[in-house]
Amino acid sequence: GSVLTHTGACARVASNIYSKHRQACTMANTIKYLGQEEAQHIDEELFNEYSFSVDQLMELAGLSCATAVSKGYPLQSLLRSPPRVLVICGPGNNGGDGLVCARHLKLFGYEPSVLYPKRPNKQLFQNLTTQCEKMDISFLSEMPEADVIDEAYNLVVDAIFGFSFKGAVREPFGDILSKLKKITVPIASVDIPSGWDVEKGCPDGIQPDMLISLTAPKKAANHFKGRYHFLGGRFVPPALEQKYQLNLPQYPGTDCVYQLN
Ligand SMILES: [K+]
Repeated sequence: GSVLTHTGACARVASNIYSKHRQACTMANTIKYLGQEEAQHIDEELFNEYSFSVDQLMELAGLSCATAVSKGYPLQSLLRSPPRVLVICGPGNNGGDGLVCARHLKLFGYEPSVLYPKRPNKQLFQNLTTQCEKMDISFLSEMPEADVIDEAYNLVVDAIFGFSFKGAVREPFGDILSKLKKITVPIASVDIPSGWDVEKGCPDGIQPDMLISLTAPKKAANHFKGRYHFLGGRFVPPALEQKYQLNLPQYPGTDCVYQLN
């Protein structure tokens, strides 16, 4: 009995020291903000070296986004009833995160509608779309005008472009982003505010109220001026975190998001 108790105490002391050490490290070395290429390398490594599938990480990323939204904009705080949310999905994996986010928002009691104008011809995205449809999430046929969005929705989830965005915005996303610049309801951006340069940001671009950085923030996050910055995508193996010296903060308990500010 006493041996076991002693072992338990040692383990507690050790874990205490470890967590103090971690806190100190996190404070001393601040969280790393990634460049575009580095973000893409980590992404490739997660799939090729660590054998994750896109579906797996997308599910965790999208769940993080829905969780962050529910923390920043709790159901009971919303000004418009029913609790409608517009989720705008782009043509790549950022859009896939948006579809997963919409599904979880529905499970959390929100009423998401999805705008998904450019759908890739891949099984993964078709599956995510079917999952949403089967949960009575409506798909809009066109982008509503800014005043309609302000009247009908509580917020917009921007899942248009992530860390692979490059160059001048191509249609129909130019029109969509120019409408998003006019709305007054908050925008929650998944990984990168869409239309922003992944490293340099975009002073005259959309100005989201929330940013959910996935895996680790990208350099553009230095220019984020909104109220809520969350870190999500709690799936980074420690060896990968160390290799890229990400200095990720310790997520609280079992939470899938960490509030950076
Ligand atoms: K985005």
